[in-house]
Amino acid sequence: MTTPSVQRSGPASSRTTAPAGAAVPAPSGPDPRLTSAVMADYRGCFGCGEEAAGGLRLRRTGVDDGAVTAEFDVRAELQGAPGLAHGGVLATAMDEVLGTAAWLLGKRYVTGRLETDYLAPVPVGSTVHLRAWCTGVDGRKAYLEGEGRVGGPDGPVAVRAAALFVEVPEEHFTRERVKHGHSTKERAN
Ligand SMILES: CCCCCCCC(=O)SCCNC(=O)CCNC(=O)[C@H](O)C(C)(C)COP(=O)(O)OP(=O)(O)OC[C@H]1O[C@@H](n2cnc3c(N)ncnc32)[C@H](O)[C@@H]1OP(=O)(O)O
Repeated sequence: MTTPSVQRSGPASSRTTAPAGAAVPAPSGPDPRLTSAVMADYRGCFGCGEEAAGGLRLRRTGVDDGAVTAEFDVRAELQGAPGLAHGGVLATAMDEVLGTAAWLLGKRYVTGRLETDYLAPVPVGSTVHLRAWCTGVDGRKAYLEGEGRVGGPDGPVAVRAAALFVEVPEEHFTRERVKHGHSTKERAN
């Protein structure tokens, strides 16, 4: 295990701050999505799916200095206030890149809590450069922080986030479908 050197201060509250002494694994574990039949229809993900009409189409670009990197383009349909990216879109992008960083720890996680700070407006037409890193794992709980920059990977920080992700078994993604009568087949029609 290595400690990512990227440790910038974020909006973390006590609920998204790892307890002292928590292990800080690097994002190098196997990607469980690649081995899971349940994830076969993941292309429909609103955050990163190629098949999600109107989605963010976030592109994962790698791992750099302990942080997962990604980017997405603020297309016109992602506008909120006139000329600017919708705040919910930016929160979604942070959720996606933080979630990716969590999953690359080698386990399946869902977002339990997401906190976001908006520091600068993000114009429609810009590309948002995202980074996310783990600040600690405590049992089933993984703590993540991240940021989104505009004007290039080293541009000003426009959005910051901190989150708590909770590890879940694979059944987490099937039992809710069963409970609510939802199936992949129905969704395809
Ligand atoms: C590559 C993939 C990228 C994916 C990116 C996108 C990620 C997502 O958007 S996931 C979808 C959104 N999230 C969800 O749908 C999750 C819905 N919530 C749930 O399913 C459940 O509430 C769940 C799994 C988070 C926790 O439930 P459960 O498994 O019963 O665990 P539970 O015992 O309540 O909590 C576990 C621990 O987490 C803590 N915890 C859970 N939620 C929170 C919260 N909101 N705030 C603080 N702590 C929390 C609990 O206090 C507990 O701590 P401790 O072990 O110290 O007592």
